[in-house]
Parts: sequence; C-alpha cells; structure tokens
Amino acid sequence: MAAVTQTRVETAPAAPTGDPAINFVSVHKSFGRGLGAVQALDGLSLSIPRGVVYGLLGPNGAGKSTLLRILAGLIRPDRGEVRIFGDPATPSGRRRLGMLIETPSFYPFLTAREHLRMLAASSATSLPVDTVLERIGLAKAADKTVSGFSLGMKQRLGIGCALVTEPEAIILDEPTNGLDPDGILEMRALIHDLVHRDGLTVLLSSHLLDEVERVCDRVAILQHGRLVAEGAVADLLDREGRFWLRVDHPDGLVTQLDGRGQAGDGGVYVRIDQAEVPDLIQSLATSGARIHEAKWIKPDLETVFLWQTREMK
Ligand SMILES: Nc1ncnc2c1ncn2[C@@H]1O[C@H](COP(=O)(O)OP(=O)(O)OP(=O)(O)O)[C@@H](O)[C@H]1O
Repeated sequence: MAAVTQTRVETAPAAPTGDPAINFVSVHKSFGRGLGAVQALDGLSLSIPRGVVYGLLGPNGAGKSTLLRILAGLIRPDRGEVRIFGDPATPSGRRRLGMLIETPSFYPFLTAREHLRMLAASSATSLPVDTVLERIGLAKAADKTVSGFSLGMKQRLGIGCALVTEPEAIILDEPTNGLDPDGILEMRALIHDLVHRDGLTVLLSSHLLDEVERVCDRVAILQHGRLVAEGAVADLLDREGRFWLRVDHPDGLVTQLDGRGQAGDGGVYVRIDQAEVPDLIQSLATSGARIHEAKWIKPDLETVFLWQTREMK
C-alpha cells in the first residue's frame, strides 16, 4: 500500500476571524490498562472554526464519539487540552455549546412546546419558545404530543432542546441516523440554516458521507485516534484527485511510480498533482509504455474517505 502523508488543506471557506469555536490540542485518551488498553485518541489536534458546518468522519472505532464525549465533559482526556471559543473547557464554557450526542428521550405524553417550556424554565434563557419552535420547523406540531412524532421530528426537537440555552455552537452525534429521506432533507436544511442564517457553528459526526459532502463546509477524517485528512470539502476533493491509467503492464507501472501508484479497476491510480499530469504522460511515452486510457478522477467524499482510511490500515 502507498505510504500516506497527512493531508491538510490550508484554505478555509471564508474563515471567520477570532478564536476557533473549538480547539483540541494533543488530546490523548485510552481505555483499559496493560495489554488490553485501547488508544481511542492518540494526540489528536483539531481546530473547528466559527460559523461553519464541520463534519467529523472516521470508520468504526476511529475515536469520534470519544472526542465528542470529551468535549461534552462526559469523560476526561488522559492528556491534552480542549478549548471552547478560546477558553479552557470548563462547565461554564460548555454552556456556550448545545449538545445532542446521545439519542434524545422525551416524555411521550408531553407536547413539543411543553418540553421546551420545561427546559426554558430551568435555564435563564430569554429566547421565546415560539422562536425555537419556528427554528426547528415544529411550529405547526408544537401542541402535539411527542408520542406521535416521527424520528426526524424527535431529532429536531432534540436540537430545539439544545437551542433553548442560546448556544453559539451545536454538537450533533449522527444527526441523520435512522432518518428517512424526508427526515434527512429536513435535518440538512435545519443544520444549514443554523449556521448560514443564524450564525452558529455546528460540529457533527456522521457515517453518511454523501450527506456530509452536501451539508458540511469542512471535514476531518479520523483513523485510529489520529487525524488523517482535514480541510474544506471542496479543497479536499480537488487535492485528493487521482490520475488513472490503463496500460499494458500495470504492475510494472506501479513499481516504476515508486509508491505513488496503486493498482485498481484494471489500471493504475497515480497520486499526483493535476499540474504534473503532462510530464507523467510524456515520461511514460518516452519509456515505451502503451497507454490505452487515461483520465483525471475527481473523487467524491466517500472515495476520499476510503482511499485515506484503507491506505492507513
Ligand atoms: N468506555 C469505553 N471502554 C472501553 N473502550 C472504549 C470505550 N469507549 C470507546 N472505546 C474504544 O475506543 C475506540 C474509539 O471508540 P469511539 O466510540 O470513540 O469510536 P467512533 O469513531 O465513535 O466509532 P463508531 O463510529 O463505531 O461510533 C474503540 O476502539 C472503542 O472500542
């Protein structure tokens, strides 16, 4: 397998000024002891700018939930630092965050409005419950009991509960998990509006890569508790393009490319900058290689994810 260097994309989409919303600095966390210990986070550093939808991706066991649980204060890191809007993560700092990191549970016999009113009464919020209901698209269903709600409506009510305290950032663990296509569309619109209309920051984890590609401005891909790729989605897709060639002797070409080529789909994927393509073709032609087909492949996020996480195994 090709050696992989960590991919960092420096250009952010209209990066807002000021401290990042959330900063993880060299965070370590392991579970268990001795030979059975699991290193869930291995010195992870990550900066989530304000005003973006930020996606946290990674295969099962990559460390996403551990990171979110540390951010929420549910577990402590062994080492490292978490900062929220520039300040160390303390209980009062965490009040600037709204969290939906476990499946929300509700009283089935209470209405959406009653749930939000209860929460509003127990927090010093000035945000009217009707405003929250509007924001989460439940104004019309406000006085219906939760027992009749779809999973998507419950998820949106969960976000409403997180919004009651007027957070500046919202943390969502798998917000579209289990939703039907309509529910996914509604959730996507809500997340988009929270960030691009209301100015919040959203950090979410998800396995639905096409969904993440649609809704997120930036993403981080985790693997074995480390960061393997990070950046603005559009830049990441541009940077992670591959040049694919069908030649007579793919294995020979893989050897010739010295770590930059990988056999696949009946040809060879070459990891090079798009600007280097003419030189590559010229050198292959000079060396007598017979090229039957050649194309630049612009990947989708799922492909980037698979390339990154498989190469790191
Ligand atoms: N409480 C725990 N006790 C022991 N091991 C744990 C605990 N929590 C997490 N782990 C281990 O830490 C590693 C990271 O787990 P984590 O749940 O953070 O991954 P994840 O990326 O969220 O995975 P998934 O996508 O499956 O939710 C895994 O190997 C997991 O088994």
